[in-house]
Amino acid sequence: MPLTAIAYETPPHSSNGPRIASKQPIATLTSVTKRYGSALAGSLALDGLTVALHPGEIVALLGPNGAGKSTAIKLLLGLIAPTSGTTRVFGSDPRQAITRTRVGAMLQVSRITEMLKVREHLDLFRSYYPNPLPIPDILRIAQLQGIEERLFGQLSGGQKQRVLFALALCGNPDLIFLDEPTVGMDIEARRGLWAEIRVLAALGKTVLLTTHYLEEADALADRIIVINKGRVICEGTPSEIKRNSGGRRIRCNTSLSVAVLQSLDSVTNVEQNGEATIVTATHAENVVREMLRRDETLSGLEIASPALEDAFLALTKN
Ligand SMILES: Nc1ncnc2c1ncn2[C@@H]1O[C@H](COP(=O)(O)OP(=O)(O)OP(=O)(O)O)[C@@H](O)[C@H]1O
Repeated sequence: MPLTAIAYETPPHSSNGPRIASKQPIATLTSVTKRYGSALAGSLALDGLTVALHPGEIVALLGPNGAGKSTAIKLLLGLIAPTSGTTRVFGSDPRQAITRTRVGAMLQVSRITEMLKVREHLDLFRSYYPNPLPIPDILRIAQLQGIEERLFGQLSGGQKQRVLFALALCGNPDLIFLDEPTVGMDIEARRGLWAEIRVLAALGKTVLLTTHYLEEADALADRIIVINKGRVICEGTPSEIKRNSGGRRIRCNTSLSVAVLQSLDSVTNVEQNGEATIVTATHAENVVREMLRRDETLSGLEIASPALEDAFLALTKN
């Protein structure tokens, strides 16, 4: 169900509660299982998923198609109930209206009427919330200045995405879910929205985003949670994820033989590329130290982390 439908059908009624101390998670899924359909024939979308979101952090939920990302967001939005396990948002069950005043969402399928002006959509959404964000703030954060009097239907794809982003901000939420927020945007527009998302985090908001653009997770997220088949595969900062999933690449010119390099602790691969030797290792520093000790002529040393894309493929290949 699109966010717009949530907002139109069940406008929230209660006022914002006190902010929760910063070390406490503000949203959690604990050992959550979600099965669609019957126990025998249905599909298991989440299989004991545990996730916690803390104030002010940007978390990227990554996973291949069908991993369970949208299901996790729908559970946190209270749109569906878990089959087992617990979901909590601001200390309450997210299916209770009380949490909705503090939550905003931009979902993949959002249908809003093309016949209203941008400003009219913003006014409508703001009217659902007790403490909405002032219009100038919304226009500034979502970079909508100058197009607020245009009909939604007359906007470009990227501008429509920014309006949907703006609608997710209308209630001045503390927790924002962005499901594939930059899909269909060109790289310049995408970078613009990244900057806007960073502004939200700087204001102390928590952002959970899903994305298929790994560059986006790398550029934006404080923490990445990789899920596959409804389970957490790996969790950490972008650089931790890259480091832990196959190691770093050491490139150099060395007289050491491939056989010697392969025998070193933590080396997972050795390749010869013209004059250069490329060694992949999970503990690159130890390997470099050992190589320098054994080869005084070693030169042209470079150490690189794998791209997040390589790490992601390695993590989710099974
Ligand atoms: N309403 C539904 N009824 C039945 N099965 C569903 C339903 N929604 C999702 N599923 C199944 O649950 C699993 C997880 O789906 P989900 O949409 O959460 O994955 P996702 O990681 O968001 O995928 P994508 O990246 O393709 O959007 C998939 O196998 C999917 O087919």
